[in-house]
Amino acid sequence: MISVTMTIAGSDSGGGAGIQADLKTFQELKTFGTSSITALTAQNTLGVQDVFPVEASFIVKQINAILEDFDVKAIKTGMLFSSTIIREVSNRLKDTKIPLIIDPVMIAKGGATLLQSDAIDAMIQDLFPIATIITPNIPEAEAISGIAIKSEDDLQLAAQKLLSFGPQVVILKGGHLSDESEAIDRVYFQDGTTLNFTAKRLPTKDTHGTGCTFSAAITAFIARGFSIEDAISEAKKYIHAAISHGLNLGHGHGPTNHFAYNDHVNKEMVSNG
Ligand SMILES: Nc1ncnc2c1ncn2[C@@H]1O[C@H](COP(=O)(O)OP(=O)(O)OP(=O)(O)O)[C@@H](O)[C@H]1O
Ligand SMILES: Cc1ncc(COP(=O)(O)O)c(N)n1
Repeated sequence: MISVTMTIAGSDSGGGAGIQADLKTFQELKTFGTSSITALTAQNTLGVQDVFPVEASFIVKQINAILEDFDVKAIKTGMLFSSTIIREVSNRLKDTKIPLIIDPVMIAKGGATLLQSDAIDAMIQDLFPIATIITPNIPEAEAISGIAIKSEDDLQLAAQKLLSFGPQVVILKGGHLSDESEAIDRVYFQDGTTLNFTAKRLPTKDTHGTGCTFSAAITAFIARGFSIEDAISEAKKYIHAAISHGLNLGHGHGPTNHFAYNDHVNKEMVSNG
């Protein structure tokens, strides 16, 4: 039977990030995607024009509607916007035993605020302790850990600080520290294990929604029963293919190509049904 996935995130009217990127990823990865929308954004590849948050109680109503009806196998969160939303969402999810992937979205590529600055504490106190995986990029890891990351040692320190907030796994994405020619994601587990997932850094401006897509792909693979390590490895292939086969849409930071994984990487999955 098909696995059900859920995203709790903001809508991107331009279709490249947020809920839209998550649902496209869930679909391409053969899961049944559901969603609780936390905010509407008027947005395109050039930036975010405005944000209209949904009332926290209505976000929880959407989550209830999904959880009361479906056997959800994995959940991800994206743009959560405020401390009130984070608290209500955490409170609703804390007693479910469903794997939870947190993409701590803070600032859009164009610079717009997607998380109010006073909401970081709520994330640390309420959401991280119940998280299976958190997926900060370097600026997000710096803001959350309070550690400026300028070296490999700083990365380790920041990762340890983030692990101390309670998630089972921390993925520090990207990182421009060692070699500009590579996009390295560093993965830290509570037992001290660390893994690096490395891919060639692709020279493109069209990376709108890459973080959303990567975390949604991890969520889909976990929903389908992959181990955490295999889910990350396969999600890295999904996002790399999506960036490499860009669609050249819009006039700013364009979206990535969700068809690319099945068209170019995973031919067996398509031909085997
Ligand atoms: N130019 C690139 N070439 C190859 N891989 C990339 C490139 N940019 C990002 N990635 C990969 O995409 C994934 C998402 O990372 P990224 O750092 O873009 O997240 P993010 O900054 O949180 O994204 P977003 O701003 O969309 O939330 C990671 O696996 C990262 O290594
Ligand atoms: C609704 C929403 N969620 C997340 C992002 C982050 O994506 P990016 O950093 O690529 O702009 C976004 N722009 N909009």
